[in-house]
Amino acid sequence: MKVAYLGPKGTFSEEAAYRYFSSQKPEWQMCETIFDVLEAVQKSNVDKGIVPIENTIEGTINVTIDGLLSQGLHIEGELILPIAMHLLGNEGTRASEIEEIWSIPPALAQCQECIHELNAEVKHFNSTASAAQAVSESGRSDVAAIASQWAAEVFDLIPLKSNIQDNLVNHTRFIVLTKEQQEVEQATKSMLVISPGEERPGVLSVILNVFSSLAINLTWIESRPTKKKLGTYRFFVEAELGAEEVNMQKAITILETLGHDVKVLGSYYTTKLTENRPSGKF
Ligand SMILES: O=C(O)C(=O)C[C@]1(C(=O)O)C=C[C@@H](O)C=C1
Repeated sequence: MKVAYLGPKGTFSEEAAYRYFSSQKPEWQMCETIFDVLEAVQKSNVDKGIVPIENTIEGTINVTIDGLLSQGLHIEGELILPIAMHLLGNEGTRASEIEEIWSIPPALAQCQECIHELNAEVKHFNSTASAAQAVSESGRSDVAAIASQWAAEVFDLIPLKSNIQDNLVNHTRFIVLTKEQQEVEQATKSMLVISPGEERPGVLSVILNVFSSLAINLTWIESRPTKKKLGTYRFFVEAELGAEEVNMQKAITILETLGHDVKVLGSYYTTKLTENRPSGKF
């Protein structure tokens, strides 16, 4: 089995991938961007991919949910990973002299207070680890990266400040993607994307009522523009019930009868990790 994740070595995605697939010993493929991971699955260059979808502080990773649809992918699993961010610099760097902080946008967004305090500019990279690599290769002492403890070790950087995320209790939810829909036994969750049949007042409340009337608990809801006409949206809904369960099947039938388009993106269960293993001993 071949699995793609966001590289280079030292990303949080790498920790998520190693720990989710730890017992299966897959062949790994590192990709440069999150979208490249989705595309590798879509093109069947790999069997599975693992990508971040939501963070406690920053919320939804839009490139993931938009790409899920545009690439026609399915979800077969979920992993929740605790995230600790560190400010990493070359030896001799002093935090007070940092002019620029480099990282992937969701990581920068998780550390707004620290960035503000240091009054630094930000520069966007494709991952926390690619930013750490660039800082290391630059040899500069006026730049720093926001990345993991593992990235500090990989790229020989010094932690200048630790645990700099705005909220100490910080998690990122990763999803495991496949090209074809997989049957997951004992699934406890499912994700649907609902495209309303027509634009009319209260359409979202009608959709949500279908779930509440069947006592289905929703764990996540996100609206994304259809990208076709301003003000038109589709809704991603994650429910605490497998897609094959009777009540979920009833909800889907009712929604379709009401004229909405419903697509099941996956049915899966959650693996929640409680601690980081910062030294790459995943
Ligand atoms: O850049 C990384 O290390 C990633 O794995 C990506 C990513 C993300 O985009 O959310 C994953 C987890 C953290 O929330 C920060 C960065």
